Amino acid sequence: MENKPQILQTKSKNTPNKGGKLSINDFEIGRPLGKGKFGSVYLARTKTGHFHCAIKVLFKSQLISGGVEHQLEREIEIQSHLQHPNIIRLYNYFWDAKKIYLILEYAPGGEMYKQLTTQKRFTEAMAGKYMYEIADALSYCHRKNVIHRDIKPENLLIGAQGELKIGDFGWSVHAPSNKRQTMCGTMDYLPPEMVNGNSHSDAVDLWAIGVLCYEFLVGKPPFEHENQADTYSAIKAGRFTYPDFVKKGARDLIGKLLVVDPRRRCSLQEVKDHYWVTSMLDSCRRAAEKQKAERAASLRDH
Ligand SMILES: Nc1ncnc2c1ncn2[C@@H]1O[C@H](COP(=O)(O)OP(=O)(O)OP(=O)(O)O)[C@@H](O)[C@H]1O
Repeated sequence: MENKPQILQTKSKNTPNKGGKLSINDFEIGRPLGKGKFGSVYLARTKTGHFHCAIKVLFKSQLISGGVEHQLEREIEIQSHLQHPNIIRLYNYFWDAKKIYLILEYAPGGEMYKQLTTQKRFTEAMAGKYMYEIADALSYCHRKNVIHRDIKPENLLIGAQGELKIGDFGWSVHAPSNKRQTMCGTMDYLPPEMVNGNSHSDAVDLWAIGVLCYEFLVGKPPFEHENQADTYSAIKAGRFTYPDFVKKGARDLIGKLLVVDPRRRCSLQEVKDHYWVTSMLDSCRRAAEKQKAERAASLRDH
């Protein structure tokens, strides 16, 4: 891990408690960043090197009473082995008698969900760029046989350059057999095969990013209904409509992801190569270059 202080290095055998080297005393704790079900997250920096990170503090008693110790163990095991620009790094972890501390990459842009709520919906250019980033991150995960299974705006953060970061691996699994039958995830993002209780594969993440793309552009998910039964039947039939303002290119991509038969969904590589995604990515890049040039010009003029 270039540029990062020794203290944040993730060893392949990550057992900091045994070495007794890392503790909360190695960090200066800053403002709270947010609160989850099982603890809180704080901005922090290392005392040596002043490296910024986020510390998630989880209470063992709450994890045990919530019955999620194994889920956390799996989340740590999976996330500590993932290194991708669109996935929050888990640098290290340690614990004391009462608490578990996760040392995470800090995402200065905060929660994707909040951004979406504030802006109501994203521009086509932003949505297309985010689609490229999430497809790239998920194809990295799938190559490592990790299925995320819970992609939704609440589990995404925004990095320093405005890039999407997957921030939560609570429901992810290693998929050596490529088929699992657990029912998990949020209802609006559940694929038909999980609603039907069938086995599922990494194609569940393809369905989820189809739902995500729709929500980015429209401001609400495609299968949202007053009651659960209507949502389920719409998901099973793959039945949804678009508001008029959703353009052809985006409809084409969403239509290739929200396909009831998981084997017929387009691949993550096809998402990255899709004509709408590449043209939106281009327009984001051009806008960023223009902004950079304007900033440079205004500095020159002063
Ligand atoms: N790496 C990070 N960088 C910046 N902010 C973060 C980071 N991780 C978490 N946060 C903030 O802290 C909040 C709480 O995070 P946490 O992961 O504990 O809970 P959650 O996933 O939002 O909720 P739950 O516990 O219900 O799953 C997040 O909503 C986010 O605002």
